[in-house]
Amino acid sequence: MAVRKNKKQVPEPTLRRLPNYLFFLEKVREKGVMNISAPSIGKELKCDPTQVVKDLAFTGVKGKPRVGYNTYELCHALEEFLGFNHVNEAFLVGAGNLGSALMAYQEHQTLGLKVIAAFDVDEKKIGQHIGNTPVLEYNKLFHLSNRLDVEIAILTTPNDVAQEVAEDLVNCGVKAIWNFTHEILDLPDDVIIQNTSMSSFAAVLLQRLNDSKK
Ligand SMILES: NC(=O)c1ccc[n+]([C@@H]2O[C@H](COP(=O)([O-])OP(=O)(O)OC[C@H]3O[C@@H](n4cnc5c(N)ncnc54)[C@H](O)[C@@H]3O)[C@@H](O)[C@H]2O)c1
Repeated sequence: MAVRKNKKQVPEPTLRRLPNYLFFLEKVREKGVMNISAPSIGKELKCDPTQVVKDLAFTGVKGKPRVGYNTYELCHALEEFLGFNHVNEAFLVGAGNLGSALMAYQEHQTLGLKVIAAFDVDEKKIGQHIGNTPVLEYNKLFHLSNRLDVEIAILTTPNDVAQEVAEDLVNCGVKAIWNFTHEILDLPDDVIIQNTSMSSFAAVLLQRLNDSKK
């Protein structure tokens, strides 16, 4: 997985950990806990407390000596920092098995990402709704992107058309692509590409399991 470019220059491992802090702190906050220390957070998330302090410093919130972090303040700061409290509209291209599952996963909305339209070339899928989201004819992408200022796209087409579709998306004003295909996209440097592959995680899982048996 790689974020090619990040304006805030926050290290990618930190960016990947920040949602975990938020999910944990939300649970803590729900239990009515007002303050929590970096070592307590680290213990729960199996992370070094020094790393916790470094990571959370990116939100601008600092813990107080012997008191720790205010959970309400920190949750709010994390949501704000991650952009989870704003809705960022996204297109999805390729409403097949994976695309449909992602669309049906409405929790994306709480992650600041909302798929407002999906595009496909399969006539059987065009006109359907997945959740509340319509699946539109692929060519409508070009008309719709003129009217809507959508900068994010989720790419779940077959691999062999991914590059072509990604180029179309960029021509339609998309600036960030969450690429679930296995295609290594070749796009202008200013386009942000987030590659996500279950196979990579599966490879690590299987290798670690095998290692543990040696
Ligand atoms: N990242 C991961 O971990 C992961 C996991 C599973 C699948 N994948 C990849 O995700 C992609 C989709 O997999 P799937 O199982 O959902 O496939 P699928 O065949 O079920 O879905 C693909 C969809 O894309 C549509 N499509 C085909 N050509 C198109 C085009 N030119 N423009 C728009 N839509 C087009 C098809 O009609 C179909 O609805 C594949 O590239 C696959 O390799 C990735």
